[in-house]
Amino acid sequence: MTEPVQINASTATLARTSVFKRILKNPMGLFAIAVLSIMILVAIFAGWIAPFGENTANIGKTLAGADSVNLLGTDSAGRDTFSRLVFGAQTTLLSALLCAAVAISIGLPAGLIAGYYSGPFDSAANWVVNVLMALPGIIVLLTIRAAFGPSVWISMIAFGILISPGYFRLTRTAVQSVRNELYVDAARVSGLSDSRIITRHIFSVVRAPIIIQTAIVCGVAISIQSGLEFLGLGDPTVATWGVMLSEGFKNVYLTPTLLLWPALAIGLAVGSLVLLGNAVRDALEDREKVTVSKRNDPPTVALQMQRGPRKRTASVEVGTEKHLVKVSHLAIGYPQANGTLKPVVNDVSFTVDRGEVLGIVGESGSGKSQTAFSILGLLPPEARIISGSIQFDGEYTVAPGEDIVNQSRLSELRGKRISYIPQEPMSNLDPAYTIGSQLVAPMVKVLGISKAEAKKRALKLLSDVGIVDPARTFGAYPHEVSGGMAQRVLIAGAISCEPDLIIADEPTTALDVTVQAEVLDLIRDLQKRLGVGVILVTHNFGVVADLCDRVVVMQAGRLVEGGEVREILGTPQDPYTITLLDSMLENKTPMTMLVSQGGTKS
Ligand SMILES: Nc1ncnc2c1ncn2[C@@H]1O[C@H](COP(=O)(O)OP(=O)(O)OP(=O)(O)O)[C@@H](O)[C@H]1O
Repeated sequence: MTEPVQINASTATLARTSVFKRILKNPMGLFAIAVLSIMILVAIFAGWIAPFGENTANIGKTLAGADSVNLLGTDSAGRDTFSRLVFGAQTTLLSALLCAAVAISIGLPAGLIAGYYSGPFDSAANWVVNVLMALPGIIVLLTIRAAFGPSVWISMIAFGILISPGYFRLTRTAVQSVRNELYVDAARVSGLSDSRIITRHIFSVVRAPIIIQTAIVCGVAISIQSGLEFLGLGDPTVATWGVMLSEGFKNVYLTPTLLLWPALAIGLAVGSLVLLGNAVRDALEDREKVTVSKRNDPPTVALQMQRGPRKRTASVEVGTEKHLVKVSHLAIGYPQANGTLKPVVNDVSFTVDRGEVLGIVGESGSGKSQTAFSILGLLPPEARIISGSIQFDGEYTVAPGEDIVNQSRLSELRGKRISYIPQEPMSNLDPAYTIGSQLVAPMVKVLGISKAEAKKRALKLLSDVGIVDPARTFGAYPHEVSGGMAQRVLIAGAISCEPDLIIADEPTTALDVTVQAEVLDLIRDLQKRLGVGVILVTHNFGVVADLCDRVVVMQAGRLVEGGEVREILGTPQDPYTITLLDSMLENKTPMTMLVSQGGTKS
């Protein structure tokens, strides 16, 4: 039995409506786009639109009123106000864009790296940002003007540097809020490189705030630039709206319209940019969490595949090659405030072979997940390997003496030879992309197949894991399917790479009881069919009895017992194993009667 697809029609329609259309439906957005489009067109075609050059003077006709030759009159040097306004649009808008481009090109990458990696780069970047923010902007701009002359371009580059901390902080905060999301971990498990995770999964989160911020920044840049020029600090030979404003102010009593036109242009440009920023924000909020449904380069999640010959490096320990995974005397710890390491896994050893299911069982906090994550290389950065080693197919991923997992070795294995079925299926799918695109993109990238072929394979995989209507699920977003279905999707992704090892961390815990049995059946069937090794992390001996060949029992970070499941279930030796087994309800007499003699519930 599979779960029905829960498609919310209104949300699905909403998802397909592009952000741009939603902005156009908003009167504020429509007004802003119309005004800015006209200004941009005017700026692009300034040479054709303006009847005179920006500095063409007619000294016989100064401070003249509007007529058929000079549509908006002339200034004190006899230059055509309309022509200067048109050329002013070019310089003013371009310099605002230059300012935003400088700020983005500094703040965005720095914020992405600092937010994603933290550590020394984050500390250093924060220090620089604090210094930049402490600088008095106007004084810096005045100093730069004094040093380099009244160039609008240099002023805007300097202003871009000064406001780059805004982009840095915005990006860093957004990245930090998603960097520990399970779907980012899942992408890591799938073998994606950091740069790809950042560009696909992380950047999509900051893209919208960056667009909004850029609209506002362009408005602020125009205001600052005009303000400086109004104070007479601009280049009088370059027609900008600020220079025109300054000129108009000097002659405000003689020709007030000289002040009016540039002021109107500045007001309209700044106002439209702010309105555009608000309209984009509203459009994105309305669209809820769903972003564009069609992408040329769709994303990836936990689902990676690889075909072709696998790279095998020389075995490093004689006699271990037959084991798919060998964990030897592994101890993991976390640094404490007093400088010591608190061990959370201690002297753990086990092996897993191809075609074998090993259960790691224990109560919450016993170290099961830490052990599994050390094999996947997904321990938090602060975790330290205190001792021991881990080998995969005879190759060390944690060599004796190393205190962290070797990520470069694991990145070649994750998503290709080792796959992962997580505990919370929903959190492991990126809500911004359809299930289909999350299955197809990795196949295209790793298998080198066409999109059409990848789609065919994805539909087959979805059908293999028991999804009744693969085509519908393929086009659905994660929020449109049930938890059980999402888990099937992740299992489809995990087996799609034809891995040698699947690590399943409490794969049924987040699921409805009726769905749990189906998912366990599915894992068992697939494991038998594909002959892969499975490490199943669970706190439930029932699941172990159902699925596993061998089991290791963990308590407080240590292995207390291990062996064939039948043996352990039949003759448990350790008191902790006996307690765990006693906690299983199956085939047990309830300690208290659930139904009283009289037939009423107690
Ligand atoms: N980032 C961390 N910093 C410090 N201690 C941690 C960290 N992550 C986990 N631990 C500790 O490691 C121990 C083992 O955690 P682990 O997640 O492996 O337990 P578990 O057996 O998988 O439990 P559960 O079933 O609840 O996930 C716990 O005591 C936990 O507090």
